[in-house]
Amino acid sequence: MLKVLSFLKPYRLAAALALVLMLTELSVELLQPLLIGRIIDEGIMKNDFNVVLMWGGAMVGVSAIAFASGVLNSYYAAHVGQSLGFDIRKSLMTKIQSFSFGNFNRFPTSSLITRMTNDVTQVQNTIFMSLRIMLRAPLLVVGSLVMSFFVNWQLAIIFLAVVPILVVFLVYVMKKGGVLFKRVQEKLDHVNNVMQENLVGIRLIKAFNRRNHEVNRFSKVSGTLKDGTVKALRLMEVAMPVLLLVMNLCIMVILWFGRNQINLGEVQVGEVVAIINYATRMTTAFSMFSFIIMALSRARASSERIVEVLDASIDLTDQDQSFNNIHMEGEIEFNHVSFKYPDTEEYVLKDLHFTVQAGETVAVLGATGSGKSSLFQLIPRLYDAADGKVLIDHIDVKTLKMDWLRKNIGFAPQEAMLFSGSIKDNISWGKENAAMEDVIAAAKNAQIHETIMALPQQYETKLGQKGVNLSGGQKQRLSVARALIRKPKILLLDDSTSALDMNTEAKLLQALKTYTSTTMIITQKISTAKSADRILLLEDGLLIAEGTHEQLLFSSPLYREIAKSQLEAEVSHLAFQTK
Ligand SMILES: Nc1ncnc2c1ncn2[C@@H]1O[C@H](COP(=O)(O)OP(=O)(O)OP(=O)(O)O)[C@@H](O)[C@H]1O
Repeated sequence: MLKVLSFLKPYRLAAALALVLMLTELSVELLQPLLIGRIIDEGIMKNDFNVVLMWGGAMVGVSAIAFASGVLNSYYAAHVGQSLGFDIRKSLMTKIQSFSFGNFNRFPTSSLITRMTNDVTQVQNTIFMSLRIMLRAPLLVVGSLVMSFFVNWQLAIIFLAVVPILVVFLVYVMKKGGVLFKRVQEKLDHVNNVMQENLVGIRLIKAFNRRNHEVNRFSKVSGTLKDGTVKALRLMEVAMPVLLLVMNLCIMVILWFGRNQINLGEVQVGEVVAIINYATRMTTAFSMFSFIIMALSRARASSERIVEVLDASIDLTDQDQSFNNIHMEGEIEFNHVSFKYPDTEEYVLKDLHFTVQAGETVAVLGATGSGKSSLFQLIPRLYDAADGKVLIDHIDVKTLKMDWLRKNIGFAPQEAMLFSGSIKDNISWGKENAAMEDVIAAAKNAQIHETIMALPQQYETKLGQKGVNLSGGQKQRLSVARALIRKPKILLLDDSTSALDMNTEAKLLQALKTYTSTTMIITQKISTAKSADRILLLEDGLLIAEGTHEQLLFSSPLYREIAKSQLEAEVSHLAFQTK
C-alpha cells in the first residue's frame, strides 16, 4: 500500500489540513463526556443552575466548532481522495500504453479495466474515509481510554484488560479479509471478461442462437463473485457482534464497580456517567471497525493489484543509446530471423532471410497460420526476434528509437480497428494535426472518398455507438487511409484489401504506386500478389520461394498450385456469370 500512498505526496498539505480538522472534531467529542460529568457533579447534584448554564453553553460552543471542522474536513478529504484516484488512473494508463504484447498476455484486458476502475475506486474511497472517519475510530478509542484515566483511573483500568484483546482480534480479521477480498477482485475480473466478450460478440451470439448458453456462462461467473463476496462479508459480520458483546460486558463491569465505589463515597455519579459515556463512544468506534476493516482489506487487495501493473517490467524498451532522427530510406532486411511468441515453445518463423529494397513493393503470400502477420509484427518492433536480426537501412531495429521507428511506419492491421469519433478523426488519427486536404487525399487513394461523400455528414459522420456502421471493406479502406496519411517510409498492409472487389482493389494498388514507401502487402490472392515487384512465399514459418509472379510459376510447385486453384475458381465464376 505504501507505493499507492506515495500518490498522496502532491496533496500532503490538504491531507494534513483534513487531519487537523478531524482531530479538532475528535477533541470536541472527547471533551463532551467530561463536560456532562461536570454538569452533573457541579450543577445538577449541587442544584447550581448557573453552573449548568455555563457548562451547557460551553458544550454548544465546542459543538459548533466540531460542526464547522466536520464540513471543512469533508471538503478536503473529498479533494484528496478524488485527486489521488485521478493520478493513479493516469499513471496506470501511461504504463499500459508502454506495455509490450508480452505484458498484455500477463494482464488480460478485462483485468486491466477492473484495475483502472473498480480497484482505483476502492483505494480512492478508502483514502477519503481515512481522512474523514477511519482514523477517527482508533483515535476515539485511544482518546476515550486516556480521558477515562483522567476522570477515574480505577474504573478506567477495566478498559486496559479489554482493548488489547479486541485489537489483536481486529488485526486477525483484517489479514483474513485482505486475502478474501483479493479473491473477490479476481472474480470481478472474470465477470468483466465474460461481459466484455458478450458485448463484443453479440452479433455472433444472436446468429448462433447461443443466448441461453451465454446467460448461463455469465450467471456462473457472476454467482462465484456473489459467493466470494458473501464469504468475505460474513467474516466482517462475525466481527461486529463479537466487538459489541465484549464492549457491553465491559460497560456492565464498570457499572457494577461504579455502583460499589459510589456507595463507598470514593467516586462521584458524574464520573461514572462520564466513563460510561466514554465506553459507549469506544463501542461506537469499535463497531465502525468492521466497516473500516472491510474497506482497508479491500483497499489493500486493490493496491496490490494496482502496483502489480505499475511495477510490471516492460520487456520491449529503447536501449540506452538508441538511434534517432536519422533519415529513413526504408530498406528492410531479415537476417536469419527466427521467432516464437512469449511463453510458447514453437517457432512460428524459422530462419527467414530476405531483403526488401527501399521503395520496392513486396507481397507476402502463404496459407493461413504460415506466419505472415507474425513477420509484420517484427518490423515496428511489436515483438523482438528470438534469433537473427531485423534491420532497417542496415541498422538493427533493436537499436532504433521505437517512437521514431514507428513514426516512419504506416500499418493497416488484419482486423480494421476504428475508434469512436468522426471519419475525419479516424483518418487523421494516423498523423497529428493533419490538414483536411491530407485527409481527403489519403481517403481518395484508399478508394473510400466517394463512399464518405455519400454519407449524410460526409467526413464529419460519426462512427460506432450512435453513429453509422461501416461494412468490412469500408472499414479496411479507412484503415488503409489512416496508414497512408502518414506518407510512411514503410507501408505494411496485412490482408487489408481482402474484402474489396477486384476493381476497387486494383485501383487501390495502382494509387499506392504514387507513394515512395517501401510496401509489404500480405495477401491470400494471386491477383494482388501479381501487382507487386516481388513475392515472398511462406509455408509453416519458412520462406520457401521468392521472386516475381512469372518466376514463381516456373520455380515453385506450391505457388503454381495456388495460382491454378485460384484461376480455376475465377474461370468457373466467369462461366457461371456468362450463363
Ligand atoms: N499472440 C500469439 N501468441 C501465440 N501464438 C500466436 C500468436 N499469434 C499467432 N500465433 C501463432 O503463430 C502462427 C502464425 O500466425 P500468423 O498470424 O502469423 O499467421 P498468418 O500467416 O498471418 O495467418 P492468417 O493468414 O490466418 O492471418 C500460428 O500458428 C498462430 O497460432
